[in-house]
Amino acid sequence: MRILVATAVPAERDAVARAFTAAPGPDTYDVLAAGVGCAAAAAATATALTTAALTGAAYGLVVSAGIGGGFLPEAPVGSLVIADEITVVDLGAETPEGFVPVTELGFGTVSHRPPKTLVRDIAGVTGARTGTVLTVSTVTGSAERAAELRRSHPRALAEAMEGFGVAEAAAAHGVPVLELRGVSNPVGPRDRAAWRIGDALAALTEAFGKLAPVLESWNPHEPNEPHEP
Ligand SMILES: O=C(O)c1cccc(C(=O)CC[C@H]2O[C@@H](n3cnc4c(=O)[nH]cnc43)[C@H](O)[C@@H]2O)c1
Repeated sequence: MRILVATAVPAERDAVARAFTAAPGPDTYDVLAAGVGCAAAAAATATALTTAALTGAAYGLVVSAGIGGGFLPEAPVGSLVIADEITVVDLGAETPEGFVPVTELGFGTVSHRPPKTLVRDIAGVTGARTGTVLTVSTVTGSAERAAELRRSHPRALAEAMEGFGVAEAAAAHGVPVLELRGVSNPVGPRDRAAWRIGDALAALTEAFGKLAPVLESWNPHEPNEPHEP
């Protein structure tokens, strides 16, 4: 199977690629530094998927991967999170009654669900925590915003800036999607100097190094079971 991994920046791309030089498997990976943010991620992922399809070498799986913020205490710095739901947080309208997602306005989608059995099996081999990964346009920088996000998304374990864009591109091509994040910082008051990017990238490399047997035994045609609410 051909697998497309979309990261934001070259350091994340290289961390993922290191796993395949250490432990090559039967699958073929293309790892892309697609840019920071949902729009860049969607554009680059869609371009790669279209190019591959047109050249008769379509991808069977897309993975959004990189570092991310973790909600404490469930996702501490250095831990790994796999999304069973990829949710964009601010696609909607502000109303007198509060934020209303586009889906309640009759448009589009705000969440994508990765294949349930694949998520379960990857969590099993990597030790990743499983939950919602939020896609934000603005990195959370206060305890108040972190608490607000947890109130509106109680299953959220992490936030990052690209997952939903990658998932939208994958969905447009009918290709399943995953999101894997190495946690570099807690979601909360901004302290950029304290981000542990090296630890998060190392968690990512280690995780990708363990994926081969799980992906080999995964049946991509298996219907996706509904997740628990
Ligand atoms: O400076 C570096 O060496 C470096 C290496 C790898 C990645 C970076 C980034 O700054 C990537 C930005 C990327 O990180 C995600 N991210 C990380 N923490 C958060 C967060 O708390 N909230 C939202 N996003 C986060 C995000 O996906 C960005 O694309 C630097």
